[in-house]
Amino acid sequence: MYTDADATVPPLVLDIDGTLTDAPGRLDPRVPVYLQSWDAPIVLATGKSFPYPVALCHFLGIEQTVIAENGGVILADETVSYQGDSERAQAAASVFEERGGELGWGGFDDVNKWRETEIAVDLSADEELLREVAAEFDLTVIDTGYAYHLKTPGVEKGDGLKAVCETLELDPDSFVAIGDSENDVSTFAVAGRSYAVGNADDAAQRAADEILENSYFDGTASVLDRIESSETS
Ligand SMILES: O=C(O)COP(=O)(O)O
Ligand SMILES: [Mg+2]
Repeated sequence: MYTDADATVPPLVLDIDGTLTDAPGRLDPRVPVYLQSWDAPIVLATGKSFPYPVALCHFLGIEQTVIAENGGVILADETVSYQGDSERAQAAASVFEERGGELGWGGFDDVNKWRETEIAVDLSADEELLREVAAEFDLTVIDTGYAYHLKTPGVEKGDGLKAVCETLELDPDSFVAIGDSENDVSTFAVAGRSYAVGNADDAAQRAADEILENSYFDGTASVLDRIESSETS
């Protein structure tokens, strides 16, 4: 198993949308090059449902260590765990729709089809109505810049990172975190060092140790380049 003593570069906890992608959410073509050669554990921590980051790890050929659904689903060392009240989120989503709200994903809702602990709603939705219904169900709404997530309060990526670290016997403080939005604030609080890419929202910018000049993967790559050059210099 990887131990800190072997470290040449730090472990990474990386958000996906807005951090490894461009604005519309397309994976940056440099991601395989950077991640496949990174010589330390990588945790993908995303608001996407579980199959997306698992598939991304699979196709990158890296270890499947994943925090999905904003901390709702965690995979580390081949063990999956779940947090959050999915039935309550489902019930709230139904009420939201009954009152005229729309999830907004079209005929084939691949955003929620495999979602197990929360519900995601398109940013075109009626935010006021969504927040009103969420409050009635004691749920919270977070805005990642890619979707609204109707979720159980207190289920966050940062706790997912703590759980992953316990399973893998890693020190959260050894991690470098990179992200772009409100749902990365908890990760930034747990990791030893945190970076908000240039496109990050206000919450992520406030929470990060450093705001990067460059946006999207240009920002992420700038941190990885900097770490690698300081390790080799
Ligand atoms: O699914 C979203 O809404 C955002 O995903 P992310 O956490 O990877 O940025
Ligand atoms: Mg993001």
